[in-house]
Amino acid sequence: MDNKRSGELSIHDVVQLIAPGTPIREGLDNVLRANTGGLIVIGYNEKVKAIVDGGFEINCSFSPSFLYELAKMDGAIILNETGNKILIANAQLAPDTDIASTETGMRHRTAERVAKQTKALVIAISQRRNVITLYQGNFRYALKDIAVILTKANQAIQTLEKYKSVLEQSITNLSILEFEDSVTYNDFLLVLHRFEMVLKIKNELLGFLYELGTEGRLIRLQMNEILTELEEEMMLIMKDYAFNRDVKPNEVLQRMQTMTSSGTIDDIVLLRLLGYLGYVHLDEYRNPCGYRILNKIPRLPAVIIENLINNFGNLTNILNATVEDLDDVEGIGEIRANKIKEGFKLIRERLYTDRHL
Ligand SMILES: Nc1ncnc2c1ncn2[C@@H]1O[C@H](COP(=O)(O)OP(=O)(O)OP(=O)(O)O)[C@@H](O)[C@H]1O
Repeated sequence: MDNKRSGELSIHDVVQLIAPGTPIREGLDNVLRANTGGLIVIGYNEKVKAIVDGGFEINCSFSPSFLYELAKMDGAIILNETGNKILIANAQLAPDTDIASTETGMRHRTAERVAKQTKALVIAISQRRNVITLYQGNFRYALKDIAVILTKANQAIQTLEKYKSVLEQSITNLSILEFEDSVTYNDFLLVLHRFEMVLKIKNELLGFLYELGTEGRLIRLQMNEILTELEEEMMLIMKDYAFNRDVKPNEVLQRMQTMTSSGTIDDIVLLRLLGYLGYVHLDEYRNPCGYRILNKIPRLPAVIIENLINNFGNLTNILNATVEDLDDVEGIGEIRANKIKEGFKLIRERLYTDRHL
């Protein structure tokens, strides 16, 4: 059964619900600082109802200061499923004691058992150990200090920058090979594998950002600044080397990102994503369509790029075309044809300089 139908929150929902900047997190942090300890259940389903004993019905909107005040009392506080209402305070919870628990204190044992028995999200705030622990089903997670996550996220940003520069170097090499008409399948697969490393770090960063909530704003900005243009360039590479035009680069990117979270991607899988279903000899030459290089020519509209590729079939033919040949393409006059030729020359010069940097 999926999480939504069972009323169970997904791990991402949970982390977002209690991320810094949210009212619940503010309330939890207040209770932690006040050293009263707390036991909070989010979700009042039938299974929770069956194990609640006593307590006061509160039924008011959630506010961080109410949570803090109510936590001064013994027992558990019960919120509704979305966490925006406080339903009951001072409740005794009586979960099945046959359910195994690895915790020692009563608050934490109760939290673990209630979570396993009811599937609701249960939060224990320890009075003695200054830690907030989340339980849901068999999932247990001790919230990390924001400073620790921020340090890890900053390290990930530095790693992302390093991987980006390695990737850019291989994109430069690919461009040179494209101008020299000597790209093999291996060459563009190497670029995709380097991109895979970038996506791995991106995934790691996204995990940190979920936990950081509003505290992760700057990290998110940095990540987007590093990745936006790079991802666009990578999608153009995918478009250039896809088996046919049915392949959607943004979908390939999404699928690569999902796959990188569970391991590395084989050449064959990458080729499948790009639409190659039959056997491919990796040392064979493969001519790109030319979308990426043509996009580097200033003020060349997308429709003209399409016309060029439709007319000439691939980048090598476009590079070898004379001004007169280019002039014959719909939408291209003599001036634009000269600009395209000039554009290619400038790109090529810049590439050779970059290669020697
Ligand atoms: N079954 C329960 N239902 C509701 N509240 C409970 C239950 N068990 C424990 N508590 C609450 O937890 C409080 C502390 O219990 P205990 O010291 O045994 O827990 P603990 O897990 O060691 O937590 P801490 O680290 O905060 O001391 C109790 O005073 C009570 O308010």
